[in-house]
Amino acid sequence: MLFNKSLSKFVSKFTSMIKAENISKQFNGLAVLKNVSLSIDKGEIVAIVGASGAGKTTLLQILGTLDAPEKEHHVRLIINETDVLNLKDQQLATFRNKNLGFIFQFHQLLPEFNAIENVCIPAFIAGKSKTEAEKEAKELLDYLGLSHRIHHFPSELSGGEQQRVAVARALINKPAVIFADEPSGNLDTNSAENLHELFFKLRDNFGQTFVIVTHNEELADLADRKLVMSDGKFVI
Ligand SMILES: Nc1ncnc2c1ncn2[C@@H]1O[C@H](COP(=O)(O)OP(=O)(O)OP(=O)(O)O)[C@@H](O)[C@H]1O
Repeated sequence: MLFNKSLSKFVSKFTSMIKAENISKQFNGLAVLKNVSLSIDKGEIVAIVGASGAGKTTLLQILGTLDAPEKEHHVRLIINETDVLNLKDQQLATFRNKNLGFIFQFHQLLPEFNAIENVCIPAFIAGKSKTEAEKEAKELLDYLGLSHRIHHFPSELSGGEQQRVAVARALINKPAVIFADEPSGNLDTNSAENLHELFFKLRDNFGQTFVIVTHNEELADLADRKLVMSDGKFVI
């Protein structure tokens, strides 16, 4: 079984997966995020759009616990019922590995490892055995239409194939939330459309929540909700 069926059981349109309150961030004294709050439901696909420099990536990094917000009085970030701002570094790393998946524009596959090995890495970090990790990685790569490519190295794969390997790597620990930053920014139109379809298929089949920063208008329009950022705040 690729994904635990019980995951879908927890998916409810009206249950919060991410609740962020009063998120601010400064770089060199300049306010990049200005008291941002948002709530995202389980199984929701949210697109964050806006002009370059609006603060989208900074917000995604904070929601994904890869960066910390300013320590202001009312700041709060609850993900999958966990108050992540109160976790210690090691607890946070474990939480991230178990609950969150990341897909970036430049998929950052490790060039010296083949497709299946790249996908297995987060599973090894989570403590899975080699046999278990490889079985799950193979299932995922099959699901993503890459069964004929599992032993290929990144340099032997097309951009779209590399991005699908990165998606498999993001999914292997069955994360509740996938954070994607310009996931299709580097892909041709056809591969981008396939990747977008895949996001919806995963959500429909496994109930994952997606938070996607994108300049791709088609993807933003397909999302359940489109949030527009400007100058460190949401405008819609
Ligand atoms: N680590 C950093 N140090 C200093 N300034 C930063 C840092 N990260 C981001 N910034 C600045 O914060 C602002 C917001 O950047 P961010 O990458 O969040 O914007 P964005 O909306 O994602 O832009 P783009 O669409 O171009 O990716 C920009 O002015 C950027 O230069």
